[in-house]
Formats: sequence, C-alpha cells, structure tokens
Amino acid sequence: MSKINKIKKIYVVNSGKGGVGKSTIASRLAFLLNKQKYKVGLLDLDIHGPSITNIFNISNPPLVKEGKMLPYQNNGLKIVSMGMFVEKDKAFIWKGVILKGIIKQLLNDVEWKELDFLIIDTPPGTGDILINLIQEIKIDGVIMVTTPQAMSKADVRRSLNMIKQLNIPITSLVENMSSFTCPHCNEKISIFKHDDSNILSEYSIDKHIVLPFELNYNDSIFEDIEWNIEKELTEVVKIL
Ligand SMILES: Nc1ncnc2c1ncn2[C@@H]1O[C@H](COP(=O)(O)OP(=O)(O)OP(=O)(O)O)[C@@H](O)[C@H]1O
Repeated sequence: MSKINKIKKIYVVNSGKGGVGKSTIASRLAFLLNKQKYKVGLLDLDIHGPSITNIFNISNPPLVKEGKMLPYQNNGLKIVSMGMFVEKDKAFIWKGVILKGIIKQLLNDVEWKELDFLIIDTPPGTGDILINLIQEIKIDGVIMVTTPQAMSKADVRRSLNMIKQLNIPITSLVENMSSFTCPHCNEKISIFKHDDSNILSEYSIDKHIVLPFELNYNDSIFEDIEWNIEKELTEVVKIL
C-alpha cells in the first residue's frame, strides 16, 4: 500500500447508511481545517450521491494542465468530486473496473501538491469504493458518522467490522443530529431513542463527537450560519 507523495495524513469519512450527514461532516471538516491554515484537499468519491459539488457550488469539470487534473479551489481548499464528471442530476453507472482506474487517477493524477490533510468522502457502507481505496493507499484513520438510533448503529457495526478486519484505524465516531434545542424554550430534546450499547469501547475508538441537529441548516458552505462545533469537529483528526 502506498502513501501518496507529499500528503501527510489521509482520513476517510464513512457511514453505515446514507443521509446521516457524512458529506456534510467531510466538507465542514475540510473547510474548518483549511480555515485553521492547514493545507487541505477534499476528495468526494461518493458515486451514488456526490453532494460536495452542491455544497461548494461547483459546476465545471476540473481543468487539465500538462496531464494533471487541477482541483477546484475554495480559499485554498482543493476539491475534486465525482460529481464534477457527471451532468447535474443525472445518474451514471460506474462499472467496477472503471472505478478502480478512476480512484487511482484521482489520487495520483490530481495536482494536490503538498497537503497536510486529504479528507475523502466515501459512499455509505462497505462497497467497492472503500475496498479499492483501502487497497490503493495508506489511510491514517476512518471517521465514522452515524445518527443515534439503533438501526443506524447496526449498519455502522457492519462497516466498523470490515474496516477493523482490514486493519485501518477507526479514529472517531461522529454522532450527528443527536438532539436539537427548542428555539422557544431552549430545552434540549433528543431526536431519536438512543442505542445504549457501547460501540466506542467495543471498537477502541478514542474520539466521540456528538453534534446537534441544526434547525434551518443550509447545505451551502458559503452561508454564514452558526455551527458551534468548529473546535470539536476538527478534533476528529490528529492535528499535526
Ligand atoms: N447536524 C445537522 N443538522 C441539520 N441538518 C443536517 C445536519 N447534518 C446533515 N444535515 C442535512 O442532512 C442531509 C443529509 O446530509 P448529507 O448529504 O451530508 O448526508 P450523507 O450521509 O452524506 O448522505 P448520502 O450518503 O446520501 O450522500 C443534508 O440535507 C444535510 O444538510
């Protein structure tokens, strides 16, 4: 397994199932690390729902210069998404062999230059993308995103078991949409019935970050909304 030249740390963001906030967490994390002056790349390999193009409002395919793909840049944050290669709102069937080649290209033929962190958003679950990726490069840690209810955590266990079998460190568990605070009475309300089993000790996960459900959350990273989790969220990676 190779380490990509000039990239210090590679973190994968995964979830047991879709819709739990994986792409949101991956983009916010990359955005915040970049804001803290780290050199950061964000690679969206979620072939089924590449939402990072929407979050960053990207509509063009990457430019190619001297055989290298140039990432889209947002204040220095370098972004490449599978969504840049398909027409907006169109489904595309990626065949296994093609996918393997594409992953290799996106890792090696993109002009990432020097990076402190590459954050990779993957499709939910334990599919081909994650397996190909793990075979291709050395991953420093997986950030697993879940919501608190039991079903979601059952799916997370399947993913965690596979990642553990492949000897990849699971560095943190992000429990998203855990509770919300009533804007009228300020009471903190749990949204789902919590699953009390202890995933953290079972899988020796050090970091557990619990994030609230944000009312009127807007997907666009450019929206100036309050997301009071900056410090907490960046703790999911080991700061260099
Ligand atoms: N903490 C939060 N509070 C409110 N809304 C949230 C929060 N986290 C995510 N969302 C919203 O939930 C929806 C799903 O989020 P997101 O696309 O990040 O999930 P995902 O796990 O990546 O899904 P998929 O696997 O289908 O791509 C989005 O509309 C996002 O804005």
